[in-house]
Amino acid sequence: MDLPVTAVGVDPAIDLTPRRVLVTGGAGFIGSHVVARLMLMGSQVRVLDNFSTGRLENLADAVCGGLTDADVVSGDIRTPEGVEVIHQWQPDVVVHLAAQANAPVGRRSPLYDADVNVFGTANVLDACARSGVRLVVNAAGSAIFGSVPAHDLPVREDHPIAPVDPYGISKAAGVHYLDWYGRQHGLSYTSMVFGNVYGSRQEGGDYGVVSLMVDALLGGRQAVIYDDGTQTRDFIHVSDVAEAVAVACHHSGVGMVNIGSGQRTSINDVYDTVREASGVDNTARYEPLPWPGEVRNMALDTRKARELLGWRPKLGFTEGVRMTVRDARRWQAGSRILSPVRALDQALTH
Ligand SMILES: Nc1nc2c(ncn2[C@@H]2O[C@H](COP(=O)(O)OP(=O)(O)O[C@H]3O[C@H](CO)[C@@H](O)[C@H](O)[C@@H]3O)[C@@H](O)[C@H]2O)c(=O)[nH]1
Repeated sequence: MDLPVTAVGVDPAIDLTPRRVLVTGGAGFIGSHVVARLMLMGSQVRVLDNFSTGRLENLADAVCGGLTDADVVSGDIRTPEGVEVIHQWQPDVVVHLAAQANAPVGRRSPLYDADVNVFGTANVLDACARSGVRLVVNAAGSAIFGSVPAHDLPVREDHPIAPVDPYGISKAAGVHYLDWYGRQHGLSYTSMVFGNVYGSRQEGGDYGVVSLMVDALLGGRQAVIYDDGTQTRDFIHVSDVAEAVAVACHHSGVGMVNIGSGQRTSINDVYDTVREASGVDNTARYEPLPWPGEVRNMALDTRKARELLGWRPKLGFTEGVRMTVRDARRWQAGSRILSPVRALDQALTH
């Protein structure tokens, strides 16, 4: 099924100055970087998170940048009360990042995955359409494309959407809902198709291969490589992703847009890069893939992001992995637990 790749529901009078932005999933891995970046750009930001995987500590940078306890709303996107903040606060822009973001969990619990990513997303979009939100910036992932033939890589936004697992299916549903709300209710949107995002604060447990490998090597454990490690992904550092989202918030909706490096990096190369960056020389253990039918190769064509948003990635993979290792070492040393976050924590829990 093809979706439009041109600008959708563009309001010519849209105000591109800093504005009120609600970030769902704002205390999560990507969300917390987005919140900090938006605040730096002068936006008024509120976070909506149910803290299932989000953490208050992730908001340390944002708290230092002026985020207060009144700006953090604890709520679940699957409930009417959870999205009430959209009606009450009336944001101009909603960045929707709250999600079940773990592909292996999607395989184990497809109903839970659908509840959060399909129903939760529809609930957020419906509230946006009813309360006059001007722009929605949504997070999809390259999983929506499924297995793309080699001759179509790097894949363009107008490639057929054909996910092969529940996480890809639920993320694709979000894209389709946005398209419908755009056409039916004039909701302007940018639906970002992220590559494999990596960087500090990623805590997947069983996904996010860069973080898994960094954690293994820094923790003195042997890293695991599934299959033969020649499968490839498009890795993109979270700081580049945060910038892309922030830029999109100050731009009219462009529809679907790929946000990646455009490069195919093999899992074996990921491991070598992490090994070099960490200085830990350990051999990885190869194991059979625990799930069948995984996507073999992926890379995203990012020309549209360059042309319409003026965005391009700034960090190369080697540099990004070095930063991730450095941040993980700092995290281990506990230097990110800042006192303003403790104050925020107390304000929320008392
Ligand atoms: N999870 C995992 N993957 C490993 C490991 N060793 C190698 N891999 C391989 O590394 C690749 C990347 O795996 P992940 O980083 O877990 O991500 P993904 O499955 O490609 O990513 C999809 O799901 C993510 C969320 O779970 C999405 O963020 C991403 O966009 C994409 O849709 C896969 O080929 C996987 O088999 C390991 O120990 N654990």
